[in-house]
Amino acid sequence: MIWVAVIGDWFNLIFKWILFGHRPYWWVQETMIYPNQSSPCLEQFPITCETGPGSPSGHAMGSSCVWYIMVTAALSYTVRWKDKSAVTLHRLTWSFLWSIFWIIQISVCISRVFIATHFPHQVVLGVFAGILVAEAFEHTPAIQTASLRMYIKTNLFLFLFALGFYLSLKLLDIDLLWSVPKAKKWCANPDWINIDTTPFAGLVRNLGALFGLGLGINSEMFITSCKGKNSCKISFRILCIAASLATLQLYNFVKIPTHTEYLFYILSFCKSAAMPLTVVALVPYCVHSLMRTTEKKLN
Ligand SMILES: O=P(O)(O)OC[C@H]1O[C@@H](O)[C@H](O)[C@@H](O)[C@@H]1O
Repeated sequence: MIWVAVIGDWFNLIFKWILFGHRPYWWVQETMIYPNQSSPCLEQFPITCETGPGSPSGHAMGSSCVWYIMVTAALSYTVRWKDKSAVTLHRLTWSFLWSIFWIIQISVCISRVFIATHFPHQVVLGVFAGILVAEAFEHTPAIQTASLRMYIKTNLFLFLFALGFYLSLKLLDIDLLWSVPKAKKWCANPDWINIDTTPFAGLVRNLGALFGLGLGINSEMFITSCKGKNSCKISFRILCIAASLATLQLYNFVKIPTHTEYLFYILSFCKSAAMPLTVVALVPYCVHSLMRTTEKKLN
């Protein structure tokens, strides 16, 4: 899921840079198609003022690729059921999960359009692009066994390609950050402009998440806990889920200073790397050690 989310978001950035899509909340103020200043008044909200280009929608793309992976993964279990009643159950599960999938996608799309941050075609494009990325990953089993080296190489490629693309176009006098001044100019409230939403902030977050995942999966802590004998126990899994959810809430309290851009990027990378590392390695290892100590005491 993290691979799909990261690569999907990276493609979203590249598509946004190629497509130069406007967002309704600034477009409506700049377009000449409404005569005599009769342009409609679009209400803005605290989450309207996204600073990147608008096409395709990153929220729609991220949501569709991640949910697609979850639904297809869940359905791959029910496909294995063989007897007759299981076939009916599989069909019911199939209809239920895909209905949920589309309800979520439609809700995301409507909300992005409602807050005036996207045109309808941008969210539709986002949903289908997300499904395509997820489908491509279904046929890439190599990510399941990727080594740390592979994670680092992928990270470097994603970073250098995006930076190279940005710098090459800058040489041609095309500024890919053209949308940031527009957002600043037309946002109804300057406090709603969030550095988190700039194209490079998203890139750094994704690189951090992938790097943290690679470190976690290739760490001793992960191997001892998640590949050990406890890993199949339902109690181990439930404890890991509960502890991970609680720990992730704590990360919400870590606020990164935004006054210095470079420091923001570095800290944002570290925070994004720490989150998967915590969930994949640290929490399972602590739960594993706790269970082992308890077992020893009981024996
Ligand atoms: O294009 P949307 O739906 O407004 O989404 C914007 C978001 O897109 C994501 O891809 C970026 O990682 C975020 O930083 C950004 O805020």
